Amino acid sequence: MKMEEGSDSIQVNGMQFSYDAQTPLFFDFNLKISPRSRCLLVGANGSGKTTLLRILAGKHMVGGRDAVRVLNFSAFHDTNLVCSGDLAYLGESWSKTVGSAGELPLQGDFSAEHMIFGVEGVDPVRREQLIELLDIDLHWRMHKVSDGQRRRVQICMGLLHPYKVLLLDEVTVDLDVVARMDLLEFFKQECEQRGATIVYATHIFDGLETWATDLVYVQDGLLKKSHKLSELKELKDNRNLLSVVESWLRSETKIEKKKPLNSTPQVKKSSPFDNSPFRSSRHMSHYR
Ligand SMILES: Nc1ncnc2c1ncn2[C@@H]1O[C@H](COP(=O)(O)OP(=O)(O)OP(=O)(O)O)[C@@H](O)[C@H]1O
Repeated sequence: MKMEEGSDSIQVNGMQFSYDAQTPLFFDFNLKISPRSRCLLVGANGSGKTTLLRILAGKHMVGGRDAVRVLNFSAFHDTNLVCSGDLAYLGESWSKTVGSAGELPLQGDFSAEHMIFGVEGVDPVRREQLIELLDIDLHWRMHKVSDGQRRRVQICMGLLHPYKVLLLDEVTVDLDVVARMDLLEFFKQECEQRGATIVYATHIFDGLETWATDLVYVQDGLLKKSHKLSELKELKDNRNLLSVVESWLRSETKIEKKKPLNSTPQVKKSSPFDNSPFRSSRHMSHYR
């Protein structure tokens, strides 16, 4: 099905996902992100940001073809989304040493040129633009470069195809300030000029007040807030993004601290999870 004019780039409808049979991370999760958005995805460590991005990238199967739709295709089932380059995901970094847990092994003594020019079907003008933007030396030997230099090559390769939706899982963490700011500016232009949509999970808020258009906050797999940045009351009161997000996360911690260690979660009579096979203490704790 083709995307209709004006429809959301990302639509998540009643999505459920769990890593194991007992504890759902997401239950009845809903989210809409419109075209041209630069959406920040924030939340505490372990709140579900990476998992959500991986689900949107079609890397985890969730039930039903309509549960997670990107550009009006099923993120998991319609493999053409990724193959066509319309959907790009930049997450895990490469490892210098082969086979470290959770990282993509980088095998062989390859140059940056070999890696970048190995990607097929690329517009050479875009490739040159990215090499320049990321200040990549094509002679770099990939097993000898620094973390930030390796990350630049990875980002370059991930952006070679002009995506329509880009999912970023804190990819700027290894970059120096200049590289990070230049890359953010490039992403902004991609949204404004080409109508791309970006979802960016991060803990670093420097320079993002004016960059982002939308803010999504998740806590323990629950969508706690989803706002246009321009409509966020706390920012209108002249507070910066860092202090706003910090206060949200600190209030999570306070609620957690108030819980007696041996308390049993109570569920309200009207809880939608009362009859759910996915009922769990994780979600029950939000219904006190
Ligand atoms: N492969 C896995 N198997 C089982 N549980 C997992 C797996 N990956 C993540 N989890 C759990 O899922 C929850 C969400 O993890 P996730 O990595 O999505 O959080 P996050 O918000 O990205 O955290 P961070 O800010 O630390 O990167 C955590 O409780 C985590 O322990």
